[in-house]
Amino acid sequence: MSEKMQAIMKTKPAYGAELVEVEVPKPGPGEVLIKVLATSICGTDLHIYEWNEWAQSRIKPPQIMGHEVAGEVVEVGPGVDTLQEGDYISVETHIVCGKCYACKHNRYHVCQNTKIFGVDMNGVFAEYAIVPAKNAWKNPKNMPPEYATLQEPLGNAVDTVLAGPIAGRSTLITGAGPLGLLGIAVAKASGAYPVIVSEPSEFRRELAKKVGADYVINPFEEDPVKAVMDITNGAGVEVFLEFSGAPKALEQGLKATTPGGRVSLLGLFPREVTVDFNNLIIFKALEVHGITGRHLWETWYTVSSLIQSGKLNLDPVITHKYRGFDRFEEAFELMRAGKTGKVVFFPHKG
Ligand SMILES: NC(=O)C1=CN([C@@H]2O[C@H](COP(=O)(O)OP(=O)(O)OC[C@H]3O[C@@H](n4cnc5c(N)ncnc54)[C@H](O)[C@@H]3O)[C@@H](O)[C@H]2O)C=CC1
Ligand SMILES: CC(=O)[C@H](N)C(=O)O
Ligand SMILES: [Zn+2]
Ligand SMILES: [Zn+2]
Repeated sequence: MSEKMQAIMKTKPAYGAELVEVEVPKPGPGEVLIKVLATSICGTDLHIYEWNEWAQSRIKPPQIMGHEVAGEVVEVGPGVDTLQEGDYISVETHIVCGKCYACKHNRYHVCQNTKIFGVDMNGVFAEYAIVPAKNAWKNPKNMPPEYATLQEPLGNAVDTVLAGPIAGRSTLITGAGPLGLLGIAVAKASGAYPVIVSEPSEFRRELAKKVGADYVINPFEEDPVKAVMDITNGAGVEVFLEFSGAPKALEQGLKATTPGGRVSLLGLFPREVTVDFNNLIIFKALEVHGITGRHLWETWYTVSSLIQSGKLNLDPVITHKYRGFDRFEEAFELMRAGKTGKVVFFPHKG
């Protein structure tokens, strides 16, 4: 007998999504079925919801949205010997080939054939979801689902913040959206000081302070470079972490970084950006990192340990919690308006 479940589905190639009732799927070979305990909205889900150019080129409706998740394995498909019923898991969203040049060099985070869970296939904004077993990450039973679902984006933040030494280092974070806020939490837990955050939204500057930022700056009202120089007695910051994707923030951050400092770039720019390489990077001997995805699986161990240490201040980052999906449109619109940190759904109402 088949069972039904609720799911947020991208039903049409247009703005928005629909709450639909569909059959609970059966896991195929190499797959497990999970009961979704918590699932959170990523900026990528927002792009799919808005149906921007990238989404139009990549998503094939009808498709269940969502990829950040914590869930319990309720059925195991044929050939799966790494998981069993009752396991409590999250999911690495990058499904890598294991065969390409990058994979053969253990650089799975830049696999040339990466498929993305919840982007290139059905995802987890549903009461139950199919997960490829090889991408499951087992959680300790006592980790709250609302934290466990954040591990995937936390992995982006961890790889950005911990791409070089951070303890005791002055740090500038540009952009306090959901990822920048997670970055602040990781930087503070890792001993960065002072953590200076540049963010135009007052709501998000307040969140940044709650997460632990030592100084917050509105870059639309004061010059972040001057503010950083004042705070650091003219030295500039040792570490610049870019989480906004704003070209102006990149320029300001490079100017505010001390010569010989470290720059880690996660934010994605809307277009090509022009940078004065000679004066802002080469003659300053900056160490510059591009950050993408998560190192498999080192980053997951770090994220899990940081959460279990109790040192990550995640509660202020989670601004909205919804039981069930009934109000999903409100959640997406609030996020679009920049009036949220992380938004978490608990699909089962009981
Ligand atoms: N490299 C990767 O693997 C990944 C990159 N990303 C990118 O990371 C970035 C952050 O993601 P979210 O927090 O979800 O995005 P978001 O768009 O919610 O946050 C960006 C924040 O930057 C702020 N901002 C805008 N102009 C600014 C300026 N001039 N100076 C300082 N802050 C400014 C905005 O007010 C906003 O709060 C995005 O660009 C996203 O596309 C996201 C996931 C993975
Ligand atoms: C595409 C995504 O949103 C994903 N979180 C990622 O890390 O690539
Ligand atoms: Zn994502
Ligand atoms: Zn590969």
